Amino acid sequence: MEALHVYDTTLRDGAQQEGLNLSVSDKLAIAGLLDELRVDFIEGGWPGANPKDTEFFERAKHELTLEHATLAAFGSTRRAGSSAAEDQLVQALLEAGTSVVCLVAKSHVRHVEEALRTTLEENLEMIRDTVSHLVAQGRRVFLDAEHFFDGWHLDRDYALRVVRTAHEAGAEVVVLCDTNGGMLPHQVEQVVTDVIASTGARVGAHCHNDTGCAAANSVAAVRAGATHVQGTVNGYGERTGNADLLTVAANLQFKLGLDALEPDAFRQAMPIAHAISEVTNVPAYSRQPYVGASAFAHKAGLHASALKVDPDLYQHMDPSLVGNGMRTLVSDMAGRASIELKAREAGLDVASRPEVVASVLAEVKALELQGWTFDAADASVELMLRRTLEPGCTDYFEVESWRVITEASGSGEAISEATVKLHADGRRTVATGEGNGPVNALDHALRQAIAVAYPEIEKLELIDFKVRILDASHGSDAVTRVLIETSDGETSWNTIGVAANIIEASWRALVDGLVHGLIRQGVPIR
Ligand SMILES: CC(=O)SCCNC(=O)CCNC(=O)[C@H](O)C(C)(C)COP(=O)(O)OP(=O)(O)OC[C@H]1O[C@@H](n2cnc3c(N)ncnc32)[C@H](O)[C@@H]1OP(=O)(O)O
Ligand SMILES: CC(=O)C(=O)O
Repeated sequence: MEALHVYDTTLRDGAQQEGLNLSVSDKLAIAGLLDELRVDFIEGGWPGANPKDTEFFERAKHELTLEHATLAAFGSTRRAGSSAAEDQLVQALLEAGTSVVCLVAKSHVRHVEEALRTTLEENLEMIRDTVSHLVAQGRRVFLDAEHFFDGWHLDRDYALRVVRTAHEAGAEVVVLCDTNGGMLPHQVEQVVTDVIASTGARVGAHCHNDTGCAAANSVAAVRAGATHVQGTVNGYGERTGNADLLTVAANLQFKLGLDALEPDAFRQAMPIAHAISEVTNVPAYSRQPYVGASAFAHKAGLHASALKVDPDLYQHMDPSLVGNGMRTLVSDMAGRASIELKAREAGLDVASRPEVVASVLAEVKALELQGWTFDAADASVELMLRRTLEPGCTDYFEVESWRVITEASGSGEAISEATVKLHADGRRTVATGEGNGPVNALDHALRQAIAVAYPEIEKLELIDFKVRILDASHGSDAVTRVLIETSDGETSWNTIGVAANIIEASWRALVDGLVHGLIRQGVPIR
């Protein structure tokens, strides 16, 4: 059997996602990350279709050094009624200078007659001419047979003639595309099996996720004999996206025992998927299989009690194999085991302190009833554990008072000013801070006041602030929940505050965020 091809189309089909826009530099950065994943092929875009993709291939010649992957250029068969040698877009594919070209071609009779507005024979001639022209110029050619599964159901003979034509003209792989994404796994399996038996061509699969089955369809194709799978990192793509390449590769590797990616590369899967979402500016999806932040996070107390004995009992695999990790979430669904696991994650020993576990558990459950949500605020749980284990161990400073006022000018522009008075390291400090809102002003004032005794605070930064009104039916009397994310430039953590007053809720979350940052840095209480 041929070695499986893992073919990434993040830079071409992934970039067809609504709201996703990549600069040439972004594309080069993502190509480097894909190479670290050790995918076999990286489809860079469609040279000649737009200046950006043309420039990408030009810059790639000088700026992109791939250790493992092969760069591929994507384009279509020549226009009807011309010749491949004269077609400007086919010429642009050659000028891109890649060793691999992936051509898209029609394989569905209605698409040939109504979209391409040409004859079935001319479409086959376009495929034959374009593939053989590129092969004659020394290119390895893959052919994406668009709408193949729908086309096979409408006119099987014609769909198979497309595969044979491409194969005989020299295409190395004919990729069967579920372009409209409407297939289910058993249909993909049936069609792939038939194509391989009827044509002898090497077959690949390119699946879209419109039925939510793109990854399952890709796996079904491989089980039926496909030896080339296409997809995008994080499942980016037109409409509901493409097959998520890491889900597909991990399923093939860990569930079917096939060689998809190298084990060391798999161990980078989660950080690389997240690094790519930083470049695309599309937030990472926490429930993404294998690489999502929640993929191995456990909330229920019963799960935690079994996980404490053996993580295998509630996990389908070892998360470290894909660069992920197990996490315990503490909430009102927690039991003693959840608190014990959380303590273990924080490096705290509660084994001989059942009263601490019971007290934290009771406090979490009581506060959750009032609207606190600790599964989104790990750092607040850790502080609660520390305070219960060793009262006073988080008392870096003692707050005397704080206040904040917001003043609007005649033009309506509002500015806030906060004053914080606190005691630390034997000194009383009064600090003021301004901000474009009350929380921003409080953050500035608090930080200044703490910095007198703890200059280490300068490193910390508030990076996200989320507010939720908990019982909207109470109107302005409602309880407010504030979640704050604080960062030290390398990692980040979440803290929570709940109060009737939005500023008070924010203050609690802010203070805990900064105290947790000092603890993480190992700063002693002065
Ligand atoms: C299923 C997929 O996702 S395939 C990838 C699709 N990606 C894209 O379309 C993004 C890049 N596309 C583009 O920049 C432009 O559409 C271009 C440059 C390719 C073409 O632009 P234009 O020349 O203005 O044509 P337009 O986009 O309006 O129509 C596409 C033309 O290609 C023809 N065409 C479509 N598929 C094929 C094919 N497989 N082989 C040859 N011609 C094709 C269409 O019949 C149409 O021809 P027409 O101009 O004679 O009507
Ligand atoms: C080629 C391609 O992107 C598709 O058919 O979906």
